[in-house]
Amino acid sequence: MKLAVIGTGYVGLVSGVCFAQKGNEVICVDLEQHKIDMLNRAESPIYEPGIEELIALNLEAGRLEFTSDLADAVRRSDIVILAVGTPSLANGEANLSYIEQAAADVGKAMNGYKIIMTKSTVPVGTNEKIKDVLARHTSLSFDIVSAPEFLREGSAINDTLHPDRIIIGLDNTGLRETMVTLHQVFTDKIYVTDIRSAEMIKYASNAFLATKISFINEIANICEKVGADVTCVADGMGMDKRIGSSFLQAGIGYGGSCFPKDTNALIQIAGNVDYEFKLLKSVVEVNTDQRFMIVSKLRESLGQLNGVSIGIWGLAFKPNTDDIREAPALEIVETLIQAGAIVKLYDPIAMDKFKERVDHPNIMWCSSPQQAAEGSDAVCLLTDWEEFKKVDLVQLASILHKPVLIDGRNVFAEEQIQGSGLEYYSVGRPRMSGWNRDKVEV
Ligand SMILES: NC(=O)C1=CN([C@@H]2O[C@H](COP(=O)(O)OP(=O)(O)OC[C@H]3O[C@@H](n4cnc5c(N)ncnc54)[C@H](O)[C@@H]3O)[C@@H](O)[C@H]2O)C=CC1
Ligand SMILES: O=C(O)[C@H]1O[C@H](OP(=O)(O)OP(=O)(O)OC[C@H]2O[C@@H](n3ccc(=O)[nH]c3=O)[C@H](O)[C@@H]2O)[C@H](O)[C@@H](O)[C@@H]1O
Repeated sequence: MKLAVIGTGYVGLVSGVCFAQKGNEVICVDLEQHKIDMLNRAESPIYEPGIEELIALNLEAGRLEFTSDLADAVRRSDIVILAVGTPSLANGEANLSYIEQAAADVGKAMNGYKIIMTKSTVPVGTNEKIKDVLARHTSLSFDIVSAPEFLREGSAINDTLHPDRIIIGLDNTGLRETMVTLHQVFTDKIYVTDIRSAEMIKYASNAFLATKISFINEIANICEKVGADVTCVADGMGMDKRIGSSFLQAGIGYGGSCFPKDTNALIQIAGNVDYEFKLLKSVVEVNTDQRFMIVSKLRESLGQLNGVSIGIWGLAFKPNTDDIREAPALEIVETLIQAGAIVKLYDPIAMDKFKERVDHPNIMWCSSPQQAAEGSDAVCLLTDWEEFKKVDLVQLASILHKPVLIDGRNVFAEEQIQGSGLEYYSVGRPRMSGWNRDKVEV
């Protein structure tokens, strides 16, 4: 089939490339000409393992094109996929201006019947608004489909080529076969429903995963006080199939372009119909507090933070991405600077994006984990990059001014810490040096 994909962010680019990989003719469109120029050179504007190889392969095979000419792409396609951003407004609601603009542009360009498929995450009822916008700009016939996206950054290609399920929301059941045929190259687990339910499945899924994370983080906070180990608790809980072991990794909380945005949007969606989503509000509150646990542990170990120097390992909101949107590192670094600390920052790939957002004389940009640690009073690990897991901890203790390691992602095991000479703090696990179980009050 001939597809036009509007927007070359994570979702548009990865799904466009994967549809091409499965034999469709795909034209990816973006307003930003510099992104199109890069993509035409098989260079990706986003960091995603494996994406450039797939772009090159499909460009060469003639199945994939990149252009800023939306009208031409729409005219040459049967299906138009909307994959533009839906960021948060100041009140938490989703900003629909990009998707409405894209729908208007598509409507103006139409030259015959098209299927318009929304992959952007949009509040319940938005596809009906998209239908209205299209109808204002064209008298030609079209159908709308909701096809929410569930890929994760860092594993986006595998998630797209091998998804757990695909959700399709339709109001014209005559489209069912076409949609199933288009998507069954990825999986047979295709759930077809109405449009409003499909829109809600996306928000409910992200909100549920965020709830799991805040739940385990609160369990971790209690574990610290009662002398239990949250990693063992999560393992034991996860063995129950009804609970499942994923998304039970305690740490400094979730970040990224989606969980923070989508939890707040769902709270607003509920509020708009006079329903207070109390549980989700607490999930958000717990997550906001959790990142400051790093700062509390630094104060516990070092006392006041004015004038101390802190190495920061990891700025991206998770490994295998350079995305720093809503990364816990942003607020942690800002808080440390406000407290008068010197911060020595290192991330394998997110440094440039962080530099665009944060600048201060107290920041030192480092080119290795060791440089960030050398002479520092503590190191804080904020992103669980593989590179950090391989660091020699004995050597780390020897180059630090004070041998303090605060592990915000529970990356290191007890046996690695033993004998390292480090004073080690993690999340929801017993302190691995200076820990005295006799003092625990249960
Ligand atoms: N980032 C992720 O991992 C996931 C994102 N989503 C959802 O997918 C949507 C897109 O997210 P991202 O890919 O992260 O977006 P993004 O914000 O990174 O990229 C959107 C792209 O669309 C382009 N654009 C905006 N308006 C346009 C127009 N009228 N014509 C052509 N191009 C236009 C922008 O220039 C930009 O390159 C959002 O609703 C998001 O919530 C869903 C699942 C995963
Ligand atoms: O709607 C979206 O955009 C996407 O949001 C998330 O994907 P993503 O944000 O890329 O990353 P995740 O792997 O889900 O991690 C999100 C955050 O939660 C944190 N996390 C994750 C899992 C865990 O057990 N503990 C934990 O703290 C991560 O460190 C990260 O900061 C969802 O997992 C995707 O299914 C969804 O499509």
